[in-house]
Amino acid sequence: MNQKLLKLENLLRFHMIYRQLHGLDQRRILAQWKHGFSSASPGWAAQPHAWPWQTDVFLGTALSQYRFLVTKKEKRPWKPQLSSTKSKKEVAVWIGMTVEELARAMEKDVDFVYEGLLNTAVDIDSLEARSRLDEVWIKEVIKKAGMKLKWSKLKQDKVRENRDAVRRPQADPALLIPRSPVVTIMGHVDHGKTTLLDKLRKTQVAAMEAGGITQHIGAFLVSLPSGEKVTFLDTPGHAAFSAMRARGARVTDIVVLVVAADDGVMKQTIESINHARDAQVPIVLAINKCDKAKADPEKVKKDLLAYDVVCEDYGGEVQAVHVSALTGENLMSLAEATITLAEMLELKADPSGPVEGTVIESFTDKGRGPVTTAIIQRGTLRKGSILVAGKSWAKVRLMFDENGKTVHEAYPSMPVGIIGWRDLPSAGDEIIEVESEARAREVIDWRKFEQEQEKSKDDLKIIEEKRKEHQEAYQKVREKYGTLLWKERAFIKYLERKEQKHLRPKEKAKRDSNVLPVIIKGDVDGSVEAILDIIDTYDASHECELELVHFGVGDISENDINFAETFDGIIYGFNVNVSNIIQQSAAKKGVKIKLHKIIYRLIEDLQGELSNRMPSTVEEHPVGEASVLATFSVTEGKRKIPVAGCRVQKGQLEKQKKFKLMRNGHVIWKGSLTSLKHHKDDISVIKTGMECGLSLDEEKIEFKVGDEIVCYEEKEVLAKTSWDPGF
Ligand SMILES: Nc1nc2c(ncn2[C@@H]2O[C@H](COP(=O)(O)OP(=O)(O)OP(=O)(O)O)[C@@H](O)[C@H]2O)c(=O)[nH]1
Repeated sequence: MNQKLLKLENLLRFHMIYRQLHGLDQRRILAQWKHGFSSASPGWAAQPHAWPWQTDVFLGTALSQYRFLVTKKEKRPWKPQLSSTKSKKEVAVWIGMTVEELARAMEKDVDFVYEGLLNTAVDIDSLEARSRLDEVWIKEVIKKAGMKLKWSKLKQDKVRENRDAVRRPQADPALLIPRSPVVTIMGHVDHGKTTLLDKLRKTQVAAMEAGGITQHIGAFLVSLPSGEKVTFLDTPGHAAFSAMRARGARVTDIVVLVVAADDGVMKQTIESINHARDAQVPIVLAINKCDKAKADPEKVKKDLLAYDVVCEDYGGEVQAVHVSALTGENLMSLAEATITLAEMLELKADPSGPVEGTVIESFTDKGRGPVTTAIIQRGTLRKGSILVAGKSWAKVRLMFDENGKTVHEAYPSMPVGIIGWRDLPSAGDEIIEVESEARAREVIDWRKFEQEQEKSKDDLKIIEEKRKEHQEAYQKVREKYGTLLWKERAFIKYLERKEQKHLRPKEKAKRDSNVLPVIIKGDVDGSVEAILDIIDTYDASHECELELVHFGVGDISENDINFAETFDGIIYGFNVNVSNIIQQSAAKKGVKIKLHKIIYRLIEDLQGELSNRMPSTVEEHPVGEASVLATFSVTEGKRKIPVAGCRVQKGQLEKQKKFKLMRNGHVIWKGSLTSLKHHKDDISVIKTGMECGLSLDEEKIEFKVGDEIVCYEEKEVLAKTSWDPGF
């Protein structure tokens, strides 16, 4: 028996070497050893197909013999745990658990989990202890282990409580007071939207006589002689509408549809109608350019019937006002028409309680930091209010109107500039007032956490897809070696690996095709966004594809390293740190981490990496030129070798270098010389003005007087990306 064991031990050692050659590490073989042979053997260890290579039959047989010996010795017949449903161990699991979490939950070590995933679509070699497992693989491991799965309550406990801030439920009707309408001007290009807005704004400035400097804050108020007010949104109609609608925000109460009376209904007129209809916002029709001789307002109204925009003249509800944005004619009637419609709509809001609103525009002002324009929709905004919007919060330091005048209170429907934001929210973000700075931080924390969660779900999907791809490639390789004996297979793979190792990075990149996968990590949202914005300008995919596989805020993590390893990518960190452990892990996995503190340096570095992944080109540098003065041939044995008698016109001819033969400007041969002689002497170099005889390595070429012989050398020119990020 001892002898038998010795033999088996040798076999196992053999097996380990073989596995190492196949990239499977020893610890997994040890795990197979451990689980396969211990009394607590999981069910799958007994299945012959649990071995990754079917050709290991003799080894499998030997091991099963050994297993037999062990069980016999221990007098405990091996029984798959699957058979006893009653005694099945219950394992609490949750979605997205990692390999080590699953192992811990099963009270096993990580190798046990790896083993359970052998012979599945999972690429075990790219699976780390911290890699997340898909639901299907968690189930697979548990099933194979003969254990029972229980979706964990733990998971629910672990789920963070939703701490978001949301709009309040509908207000008590008793609290509602009328508010002015918020109007967006839309219409076809050149039909006069900007002119109309300008004129309306100017009317206002003139009316106020305040002489304040008009500021573009994305919206402005127009006061009518009756004292009523209309808020006009001043951002480009379509863009504002799309941004708002994408975020589900509804700011606009009325759309003023501008149609030029001379041009009539056009493509974007129809698009505007559709936008308004989708958002269920009623229309007031401004038939513009009525001052023009060719103006035909009636035709406009008639044409609009086809799009279900029925004006009052035609028995419908749409008010049509004939205006001229250029002369200002009838603009007040247009404003009044919006008021009439607003009255019909019974626009009301509750001016009490915490503020709710929407960001219309946001920008960073050099002196004042992040600034937003908002339309207040509920409550009254005051200095000192704490607001959240998107992933930013503000303690309102200052509010101002479109004339740059400080305002102390902003009511529903009022456009107002707000200063005091920590970061820049986006257009369309909902503004919610919260009770304290602590609460604002909590909301922002929650929103960032939620976004991270969403992102890791997406990441998980991508990793799984990549794993599948790898697995398929792995299967193909298996097929390729399928007919070989394992020893031959091991040797070939060993040679391939060796070759791979010796490839210089540039050559390797060539082989991996021109793709540069990158992972971007930054200290704050803003910096990541800025880098991504620059990356968005990338337009040289034809040279090298730039693949953004992952990005996020925070220090470089193991997850980033895993991504970089899976995709063979580079990690770029902006103002972030890398712990020693992560650095070691990156070094072990051959992952490049590049840290920067200046964005343009980071981009320069990225340009360099892109260039590195592009194949280099070869340039010819002439060394000398000679012209053919005479042709003859020499006989060597039975062969007749053509020889050219030349004079060197420029530089020198060097026999060891490359040559080409030019005739009438065309290259007719490229190669090297078989002989270069001066008189009867063999020479290696011949200089300008001297005569020589030469023959080529291609004997079929016949020289002609007047041909040119060019001696040149090839120089490798490193490629440079054509991507110009614009700075
Ligand atoms: N005669 C006349 N010309 C006008 C009137 N309104 C605008 N225009 C002219 O029409 C041209 C286009 O006007 P804009 O206000 O730029 O038109 P828009 O719809 O804002 O155009 P985009 O911004 O390109 O979509 C300009 O040359 C204006 O001076 C008007 O009432 N009468």
